[in-house]
Amino acid sequence: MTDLFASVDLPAPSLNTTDELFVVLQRWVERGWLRPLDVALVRFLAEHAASAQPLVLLAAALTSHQLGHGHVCLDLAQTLAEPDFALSLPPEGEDSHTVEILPSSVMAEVQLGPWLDALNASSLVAQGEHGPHDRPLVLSGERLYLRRYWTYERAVQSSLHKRLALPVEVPDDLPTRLAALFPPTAEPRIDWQKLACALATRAALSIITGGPGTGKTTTVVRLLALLQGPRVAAERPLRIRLAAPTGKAAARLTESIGAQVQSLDVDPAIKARIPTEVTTVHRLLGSRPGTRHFRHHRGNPLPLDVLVVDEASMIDLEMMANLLEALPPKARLVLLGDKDQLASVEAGAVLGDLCRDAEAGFYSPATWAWLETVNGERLDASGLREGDEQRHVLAQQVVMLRHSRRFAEGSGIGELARAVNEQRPADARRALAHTQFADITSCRLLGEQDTALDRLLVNGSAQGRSQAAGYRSYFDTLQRQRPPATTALADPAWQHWAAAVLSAFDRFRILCAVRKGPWGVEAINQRATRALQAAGLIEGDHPWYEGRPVLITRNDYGLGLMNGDIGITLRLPEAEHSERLTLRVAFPRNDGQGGVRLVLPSRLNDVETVYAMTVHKSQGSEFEHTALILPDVLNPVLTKELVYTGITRARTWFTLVEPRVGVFEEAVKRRVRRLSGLMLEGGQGL
Ligand SMILES: Nc1ncnc2c1ncn2[C@@H]1O[C@H](COP(=O)(O)OP(=O)(O)OP(=O)(O)O)[C@@H](O)[C@H]1O
Repeated sequence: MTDLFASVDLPAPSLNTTDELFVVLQRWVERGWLRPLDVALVRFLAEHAASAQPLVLLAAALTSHQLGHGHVCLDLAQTLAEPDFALSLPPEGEDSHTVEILPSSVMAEVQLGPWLDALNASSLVAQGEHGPHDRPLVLSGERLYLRRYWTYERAVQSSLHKRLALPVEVPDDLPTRLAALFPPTAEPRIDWQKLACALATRAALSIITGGPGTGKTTTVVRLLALLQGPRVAAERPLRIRLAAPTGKAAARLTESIGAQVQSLDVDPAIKARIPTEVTTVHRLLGSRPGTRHFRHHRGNPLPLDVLVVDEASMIDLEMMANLLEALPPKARLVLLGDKDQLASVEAGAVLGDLCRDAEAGFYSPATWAWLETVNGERLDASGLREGDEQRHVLAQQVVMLRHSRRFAEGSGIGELARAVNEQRPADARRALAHTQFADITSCRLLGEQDTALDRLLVNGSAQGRSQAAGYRSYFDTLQRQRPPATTALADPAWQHWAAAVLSAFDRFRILCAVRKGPWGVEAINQRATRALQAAGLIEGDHPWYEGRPVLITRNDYGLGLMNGDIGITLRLPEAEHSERLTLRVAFPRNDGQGGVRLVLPSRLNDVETVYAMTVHKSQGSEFEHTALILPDVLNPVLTKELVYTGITRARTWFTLVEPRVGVFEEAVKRRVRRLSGLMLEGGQGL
């Protein structure tokens, strides 16, 4: 990339004319900060409104830029208050002093009032609900949207309102049914799961949020049994579907829901009517390759009565709008997820927005009394705050589960995750240093050449072999469990072996905060490859080799592989009854049965090696041992949500890899603030 900003003699940027604005925008594109798409949009707008002021076009460019960072709108006041921070600058892998024309200098003279006046006067901008409805930009208060996202946000908000107002059947004997499904425990604390289940019965929309292992799946299985009971008795069983945003998340839920339904103590006829198969949201809606449209929509709604969506934090605004549109008006929707995790890569943090009041509860006196009656327990000691039915409409249908069974007392991962989530960096550091917690550790690196990182990648620990797995572990499975070369290709032994290698690969993963720079995904992938070559686990230096793990980076509808799918390259018989072996990539079918499909490497177009992956991409997955490597300089992506999401991907062991001390603490102090108007419109919330 040409280093246009390296020159200190650049003229001071000015925005007097559209041409001058385009010079600045073009520089930002060359710098990799604005996307070419952002500038193309602005050019398009400028062509259609020749008199458009540079300030209006700049706002459009920044709004489009914000979408690339997950924000559905541009908050003008916040942008002016802190331009570089609000716009997530500098870009990944760059120091702020290397970028000379930052928005802070371009916008130094811009003031909110004139900016709003220019937007309000522009023929490109509509005023919120008042329209005109054919303008490409929409101004709502001090938030500017591209029309498409404004429309999604309105559609989601209005659909949620309607669903909340919909009367639903609540069994008369709800307290008895609840008591049977949630028997009293010896523990004196509030049974949040029972509370969540109760609330979910009384409206067509409910949201259950909670950290890992807090019982979201357990609760929803009991809820489904509760809803299905009277319907099975009346021989009108509910049509229930389960979905998750990614294949991996769907496979994980399929596994855990299957076990939960098995252990459910209810009539087998009811059990038989609780599905255990989980599909992806895309598949459920019927994605149509190459378009944004789905087979199911308002005119062809999904044939179901209850839809449960897990890992809802990964659902972006557009997908939520599509999902709600395809739901039959009377169907129940139950969203499950961890509101504290990073939001989707795409624009919108829908679950986070909908769970704004989840900690406090804000249950109205009516909800409070209803819950006490049906649950048979007082909520005085719950720590919940009382709310107002009008101001907190949605809050009446949201429950936060607060007690993790996975990370119980004494778990270092649990302690660390809590401290990070509550932004207590000193406590997080103490937990990492505490020898009492054998499941968490910090690995400090002394520069880029420190071989401790290579040992960690290969063996799972910088100190030598440890119980915590490194990448050696799946190479061991690959070599030890390989069927004899004479085994016929049709023999299930090959499938079992491939499934075992895929599962062993999930024993360890290194997660990066960024893609670029020495501590980003790209460099760490190369580093892992070299370390595994040096350890004799990878043969030769061909791009395709046995054991190479690959990530699909773009949906391939022809092959049925989705962005985010991971496969491992294995050597298998070339053809039936052939003893010649050839490389194929094994991908899990995510069918809950351990099925595997094999694809020739030459058929894969958009793939990359995936020893390391970003925390974003790791959402919906869990690994026995997770190592999180932070970069050595602060960057806008480093926030407590990112660190929390990284830590909670670990089931048994967690290692924090720190090239520079202090970055972890700074990251924990910062929060993601995804901008949106969901729940805010009209100042009344939902
Ligand atoms: N009320 C309960 N009584 C006994 N065991 C429970 C209860 N609730 C949850 N568990 C156990 O705790 C573990 C985690 O529960 P569950 O899988 O429902 O949590 P989750 O929030 O869905 O987790 P994840 O974040 O992994 O999706 C499971 O082994 C489950 O059997």
